[in-house]
Amino acid sequence: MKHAPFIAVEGPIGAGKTTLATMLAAELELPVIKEIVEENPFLDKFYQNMDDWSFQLEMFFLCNRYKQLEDTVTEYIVKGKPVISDYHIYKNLIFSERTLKGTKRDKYREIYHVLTDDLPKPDIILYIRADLDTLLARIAKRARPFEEEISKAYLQQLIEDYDDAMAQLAVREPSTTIVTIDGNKVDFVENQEDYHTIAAQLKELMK
Ligand SMILES: Nc1ncnc2c1ncn2[C@@H]1O[C@H](COP(=O)(O)OP(=O)(O)O)[C@@H](O)[C@H]1O
Ligand SMILES: Nc1nc2c(ncn2[C@H]2C[C@H](O)[C@@H](COP(=O)(O)O)O2)c(=O)[nH]1
Repeated sequence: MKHAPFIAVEGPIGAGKTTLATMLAAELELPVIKEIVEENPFLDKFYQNMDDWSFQLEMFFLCNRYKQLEDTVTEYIVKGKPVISDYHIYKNLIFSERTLKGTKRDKYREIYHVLTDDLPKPDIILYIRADLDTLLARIAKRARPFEEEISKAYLQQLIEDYDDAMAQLAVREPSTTIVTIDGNKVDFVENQEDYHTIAAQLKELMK
């Protein structure tokens, strides 16, 4: 790779993004950017009533991620330093296209593009796919009270939305390398060999 890579770990809720990004950052001595979850004042309300709270929630995520991405650019990317993030800013659109409707969706889409179109996109995406049962088990393991409200239908829809989004990104951003990890079979937490295979693949891509 000609320049220091900007790496993102992606996948639906509970796939293991933060876990994998943290493990890789520790091993490769990379700064890690993690999304703001616990401090989000709208998540709890959103899971109780999606129609009422989706716009506030999506805007909160967008503003936070925009700020983090701006900081990532100035602190790392323009200085030629590699960095790993536990999300891709495109995640905003994956969720908002599902949770928003009508004019709010149109307005949000426009704001998203105004804010993000000129910002750097990741060079490498590690995309963790996992099926509904795996995600439900991991969400339960994480035990965030507000996530008890997540419906199976919503989660299943997000799994499909993620697959579609990654396929679209592969076409629209051909300079981005997408590595798909089968999160049902590959267990980078319990199985050292699985983890080392992913780490070795990433090191190779970073050369
Ligand atoms: N491969 C795995 N095997 C077992 N548990 C996992 C695995 N990946 C993640 N976990 C656990 O599942 C939960 C969700 O992982 P997390 O990294 O927070 O997911 P995400 O950031 O994608 O939402 C955490 O409790 C984490 O320890
Ligand atoms: N509606 C949205 N929800 C989002 C978004 N980003 C994250 N989330 C939710 C999903 C989880 O409950 C929690 C943490 O996300 P992880 O993917 O790290 O598990 O926040 C979003 O953009 N819109």
